[in-house]
Amino acid sequence: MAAVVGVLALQGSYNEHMAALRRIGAKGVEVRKPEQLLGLDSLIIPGGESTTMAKLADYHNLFPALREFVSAGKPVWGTCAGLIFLANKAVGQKSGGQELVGGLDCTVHRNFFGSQLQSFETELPVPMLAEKEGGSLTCRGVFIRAPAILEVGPHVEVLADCPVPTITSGKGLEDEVYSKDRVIVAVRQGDILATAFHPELTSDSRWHRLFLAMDKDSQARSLAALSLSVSSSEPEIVSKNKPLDLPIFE
Ligand SMILES: NC(=O)CC[C@H](N)C(=O)O
Repeated sequence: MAAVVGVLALQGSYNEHMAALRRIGAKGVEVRKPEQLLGLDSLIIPGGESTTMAKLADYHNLFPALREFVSAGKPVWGTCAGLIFLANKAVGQKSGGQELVGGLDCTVHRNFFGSQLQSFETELPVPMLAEKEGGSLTCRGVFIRAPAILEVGPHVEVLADCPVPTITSGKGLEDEVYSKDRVIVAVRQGDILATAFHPELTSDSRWHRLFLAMDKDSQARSLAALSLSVSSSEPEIVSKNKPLDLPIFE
């Protein structure tokens, strides 16, 4: 039986996450209303524009259900704006701030790497991803007006960091923030995964596979807690040669 993953579909790159899930034989379900979270075991919060996404989430009364989902310990992966959503604290916000879902013990800077024009791609060393999912020791990091994580709590595992580009480095606003050489761009805290970049825009499926493995582990734990036997069904892996259904960077 294929895994079913919820994808918050208010705004941003949710179609790309749905396509990335299809490429590895998992089923994505678009989530726009609180009741659509019921019965789901895991959720991806995509990148986009976090203020707009927060306004839409508020309009649909999604915040309480999203917080409940996270605090129930169900696997949640935030990419870019999704990472901002999951952070306990965000800086660099528009005046008045914005509502966050929270749960991830970190401070995130919303537009750390600058404006849309300072978007960039880089090869990121990701030893944990290579260890768990095989393949290259690096992954392609697509950073689009990207946030960065400035501080993490003691239970947060840092999965990737990245040098601060010189264009950002030393740039005024919050001196102690920009004086760092490197910033954190991928973390895991228990069943929460967060990346400041966009794996769904690349052909590297390892982040989505890692998230599915988290989902599977969490379901196995729930079943074990209920003293039920766990089925060994694996999600069907679709051939790598399958034509891609949305444009991505190869
Ligand atoms: N690509 C992205 O998701 C960018 C997020 C953006 N920095 C924000 O504040 O929402």
